[in-house]
Amino acid sequence: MDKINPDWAKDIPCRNITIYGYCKKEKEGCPFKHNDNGSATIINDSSPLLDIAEATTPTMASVPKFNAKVSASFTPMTVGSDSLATTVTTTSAATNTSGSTNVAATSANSSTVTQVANPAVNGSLLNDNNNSSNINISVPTTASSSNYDPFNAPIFTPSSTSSIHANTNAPSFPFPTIANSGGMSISTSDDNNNNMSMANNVPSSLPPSSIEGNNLKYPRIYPPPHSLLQYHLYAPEQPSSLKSLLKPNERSADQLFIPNNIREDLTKKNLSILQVFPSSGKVIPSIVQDYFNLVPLNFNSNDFLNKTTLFKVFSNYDGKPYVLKRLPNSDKSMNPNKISKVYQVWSKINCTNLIKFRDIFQTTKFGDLSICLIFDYYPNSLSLFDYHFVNFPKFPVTMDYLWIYLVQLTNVINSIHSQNLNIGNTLNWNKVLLTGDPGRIKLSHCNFMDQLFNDDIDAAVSSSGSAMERQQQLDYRYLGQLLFNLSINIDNSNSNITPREYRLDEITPQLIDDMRQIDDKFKDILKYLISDSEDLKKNTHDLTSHFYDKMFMVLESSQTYTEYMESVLSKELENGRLFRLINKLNCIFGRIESRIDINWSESGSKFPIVLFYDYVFHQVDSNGKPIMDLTHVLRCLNKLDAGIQEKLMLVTPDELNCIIISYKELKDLIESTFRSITQ
Ligand SMILES: Nc1ncnc2c1ncn2[C@@H]1O[C@H](COP(=O)(O)OP(=O)(O)OP(=O)(O)O)[C@@H](O)[C@H]1O
Repeated sequence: MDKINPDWAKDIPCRNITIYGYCKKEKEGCPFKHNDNGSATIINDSSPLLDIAEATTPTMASVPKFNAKVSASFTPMTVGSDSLATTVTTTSAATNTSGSTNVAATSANSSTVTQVANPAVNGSLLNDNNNSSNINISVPTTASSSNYDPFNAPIFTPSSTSSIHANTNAPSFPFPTIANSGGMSISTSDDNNNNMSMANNVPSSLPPSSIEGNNLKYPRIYPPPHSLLQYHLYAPEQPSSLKSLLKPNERSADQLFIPNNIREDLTKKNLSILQVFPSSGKVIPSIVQDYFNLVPLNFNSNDFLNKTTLFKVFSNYDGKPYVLKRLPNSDKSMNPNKISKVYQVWSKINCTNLIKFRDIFQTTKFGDLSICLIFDYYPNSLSLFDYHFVNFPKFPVTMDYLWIYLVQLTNVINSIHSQNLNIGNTLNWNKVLLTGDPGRIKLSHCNFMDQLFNDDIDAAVSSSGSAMERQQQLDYRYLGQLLFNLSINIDNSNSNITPREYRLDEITPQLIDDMRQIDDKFKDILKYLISDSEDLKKNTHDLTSHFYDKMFMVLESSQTYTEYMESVLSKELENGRLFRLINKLNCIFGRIESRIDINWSESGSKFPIVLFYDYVFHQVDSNGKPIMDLTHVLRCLNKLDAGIQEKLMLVTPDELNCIIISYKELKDLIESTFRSITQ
């Protein structure tokens, strides 16, 4: 110590502080600088940081030594707690000549800042560490907490969804207190205390929760918005003015792939399928029978657990998503035979316009004895009511929609009646779901309840004669009511007026005649459906005779749509294959070990791969300007994958050597190289 010149040392941060956070010799006269007061220090070349050994030998200061412990490249940064952002720049003579290392960080406490400050980097070490290029490490200067919080990190928060985060006082997710939940309890220490909401399923204005006072914070969206796919990041379609500039042989990227709207729609559906609810398992069980990952679909009710609830679930049996409909508080004395009878009868019906019923069981997982019904899941499907009158953008009801719905619902009635069953009052605009284009609908639910809670289930499901017939006749009237309600509210689907739902007994032939927005033929059908005359026995044969010509229209539109989708599908057909091929190429190309492998040199056997890679991806024009030609890439890769005999000439960049090789030979070469590295 006595060798140290105090004048020289007083400006140099003490190494003990850097390494241990304190200096035990500070009070005993350690001459180095101790009082940084937490502020970051900007140190330049003139104040090299030395290790103890060097510090004791001032003459060695001119020979700075690289020390991994204090090097910016090796030292993990601790982001300062509340101080303002300060920049620490590290530059050394060596880095000035062969590159530079810049670390921009938020202010850290003195111990962390000083240890990253100014590592003296020896030129030879720099090369040894492959640090000859520029390295910039920047930590967002706005971060003020040592724990990175992805939910609040502005860099990841898309502006379109930031409002979800913005209101920290927004009411949290309204689950009720569960007094009678049979052992279930809501813990205030739920693992997620970030404001989140279910992306697709929760209406924007939720009623205030009765348990808000308990500071319960349920996730309001999952996955969190910053991890949602940002659809706007995809290239929009080119404007037609630019498209017209294309030469006849040229295509824009959007012409080669699936149209944006279909891709976006399918991606959103996938997102809904994969959505999970980060439940602690206390309110919503994590596993129910063979089903797991329960995500509530309709939880805009305060009395969530005492009402019929719908969940999206995954089956442990086949891994597919399903909908679990829970009927709470079922009768403990309910005969299991009754449940299995309902299943046997209803699961037999296969109709494209009826959501398939898959399973039924009883469970106590919700704290009561619930009956659970399992149906196929159709992501992002909306009820007709929501589709035409609630959701934005609203799709106005048109005559085409009315005809297409009539045809499809007649199909459901036909399938169900042919099994000697009836639908019941679930044939309404809330239970008919629109699952896709063009106007594809499915009835989500039939009157299972009546049969489950009916004492004489056998009689109910197999009643022949008048009882079932009456019920079936009523189904036609429910169909008439549904179509009447849609027709009479045609104008409301263009405005903000809440549509009025008419009861069966309110619908009169006069009201039907008064509607100006629908054609006469449709009015006749409505009158036929609504009529409750004892003499008129309705059946599907009779009904369809009123609109058989419209069935051709539906068939036409459905076939046209199928053909269009097939053509879209064929555009994407090669993607998987090409992706695998590009993966293979990238796995073998550019590996570090190949740089010293003689086989990859100009005279080596693998050299054609290097040239082919450049030929496919790194084309340049006669002036050396890079050319991006996607069709060239696709054509070459397709030929390579097919392994055709066509030959191509691969030229070295200096144009002194060329190789003539066929795609077949290239394919074999790539295959064997890939196999050799995967073995
Ligand atoms: N099989 C399904 N696939 C996808 N989504 C569905 C399915 N069934 C229902 N949904 C969605 O859930 C919403 C609510 O459905 P539904 O009206 O049947 O439930 P509910 O409100 O519990 O009914 P209720 O209490 O009247 O029996 C529907 O509008 C639809 O968006």
